[in-house]
Amino acid sequence: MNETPKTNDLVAIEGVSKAYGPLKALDNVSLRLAGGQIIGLLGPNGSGKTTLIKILTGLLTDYQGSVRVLGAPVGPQSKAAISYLPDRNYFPDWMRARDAIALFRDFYADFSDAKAFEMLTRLGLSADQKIKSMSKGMIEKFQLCLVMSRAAKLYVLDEPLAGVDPAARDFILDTVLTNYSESSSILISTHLIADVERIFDSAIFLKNGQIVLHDNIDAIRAEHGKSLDQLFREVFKC
Ligand SMILES: Nc1ncnc2c1ncn2[C@@H]1O[C@H](COP(=O)(O)OP(=O)(O)OP(=O)(O)O)[C@@H](O)[C@H]1O
Repeated sequence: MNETPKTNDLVAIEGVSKAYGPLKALDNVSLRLAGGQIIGLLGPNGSGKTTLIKILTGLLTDYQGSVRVLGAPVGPQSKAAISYLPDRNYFPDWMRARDAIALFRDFYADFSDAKAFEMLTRLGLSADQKIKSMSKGMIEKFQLCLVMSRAAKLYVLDEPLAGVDPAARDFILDTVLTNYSESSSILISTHLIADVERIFDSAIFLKNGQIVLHDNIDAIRAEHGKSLDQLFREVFKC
């Protein structure tokens, strides 16, 4: 894990630890992510996935270790390069879908409102609906429209499908795949491994704040002779 940083690494995380009081949420994590990859960030509840994502996206700043995105520390430059889907809704009550789209257009230079409206239509959502009146799954779909309408270098999706019905999941994954450039990367944290593993190029298993596996999907399947979902159930059996 202590390789020399490569200049083409999209993300280089070195010896990152984060404690909440006596609890080590992340314990000396080192990790490199290349461009052009869809990476599954997997682990049981409380294993540190959201903590790692918050550090990468600049929401958590009090940690040990070093994080670089495109060679620079986390800051305005990395925030401009990362399009982040948080695991909760952050819109004020009065906002309609089109207001949020206008906000994103003003805020992010790489945002395409044409793309957002097109995706909204594809996902059966109305631009005039108040976000507050949307169901949980509808809000997730809408947030995904916003996040995938940026031309970012890295998309970080924290539990993007948790509230979406199983029939819509494939459709949404296809929407994700058709709306990102192949030179970008997507880091997806999810518990719905069986539904999502078909799009992963590589996977990371986090256990008690440590990385216990990080490999290419084909290598994992070849070495273990099972699907990622099966392997996860075995490694994290309660
Ligand atoms: N603000 C906080 N204060 C104290 N402890 C926290 C805080 N946020 C997270 N933790 C703890 O850190 C550990 C890792 O939490 P984290 O949210 O990163 O896990 P996770 O892998 O995303 O879990 P889940 O799959 O349930 O979303 C957990 O033990 C959690 O209780």
